Amino acid sequence: MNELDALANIDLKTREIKAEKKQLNFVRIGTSGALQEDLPVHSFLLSEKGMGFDGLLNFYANRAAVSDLQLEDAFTKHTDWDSKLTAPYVVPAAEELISKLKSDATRQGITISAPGFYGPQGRMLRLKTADPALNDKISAFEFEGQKITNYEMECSAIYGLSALLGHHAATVCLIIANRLRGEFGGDYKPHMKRLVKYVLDALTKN
Ligand SMILES: O=P(O)(O)O[C@H]1O[C@H](CO)[C@@H](O)[C@H]1O
Ligand SMILES: O=c1cc[nH]c(=O)[nH]1
Repeated sequence: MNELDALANIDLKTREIKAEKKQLNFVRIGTSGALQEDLPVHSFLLSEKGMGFDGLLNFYANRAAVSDLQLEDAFTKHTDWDSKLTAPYVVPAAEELISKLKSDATRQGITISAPGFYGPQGRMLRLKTADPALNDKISAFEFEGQKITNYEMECSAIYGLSALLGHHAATVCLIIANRLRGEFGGDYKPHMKRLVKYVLDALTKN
C-alpha cells in the first residue's frame, strides 16, 4: 500500500510529497472461510468492514480517526479479549465501492483478517489455541445488526492504510470453506473466474 501510494503521491526524484494527491481505488479479490452457518461455499462475500487481528493499524498515528471504535469496544468486551493479544481494529470499506459491488449476488459482512492460518483462525493440529471458544464467540457476536462473516488475512490492513492515506478500498472474497458446516469446496478455480468477472463487470458498468 505504501509503495503504491508513493508511486501516485510522492515525487520520486525530489522525494517530496506532492501537493495534489491522487485518490486510488483498491479492490481485493480473495478467498476466505465462512464463520456463519448460512453462508454457502462458493458464495461471494463483500466486506463492509475489516477487523484486524494483526495489530498493523495500531502502529500508525490517527488510526482512531478511521476506525469503528464502538464496534471494537463491543467486540473486545463480548470475547473477553486477552490483553496479551494485539488489539483488534475495525475499518469500514469505501461506501462508493460497496455500492458498486453490492448486489443480489453478494452477501455482506464484517471480515476478520488474521495474522496466521492456524492458531489465529482457531485451527488446531498438534498445538491447541489459547482460547478454543473464540470462534464460537466470533460467530455469535452481533453489533447493531452487523455480524462477523469470514476469515482471511489481508482485508483489514488494506482498509486501514487506504483510509489513512485517503484512498478507497473494498474486498470481495469467494467463500471456499464453511467452518461451521464442515464444508470444503474442492477446486474453486471456476468459481474464482466467476468472481473476477463479477467484480470487473460491476466496476465498469455505467
Ligand atoms: O485471498 P487469498 O489471496 O487467496 O489469500 C487467502 O488465502 C491465504 C491463506 O491460505 C490468506 O492470504 C488468505 O487471505
Ligand atoms: O479459511 C480460510 C480460507 C482462506 N483463507 C483464509 O485465511 N482462511
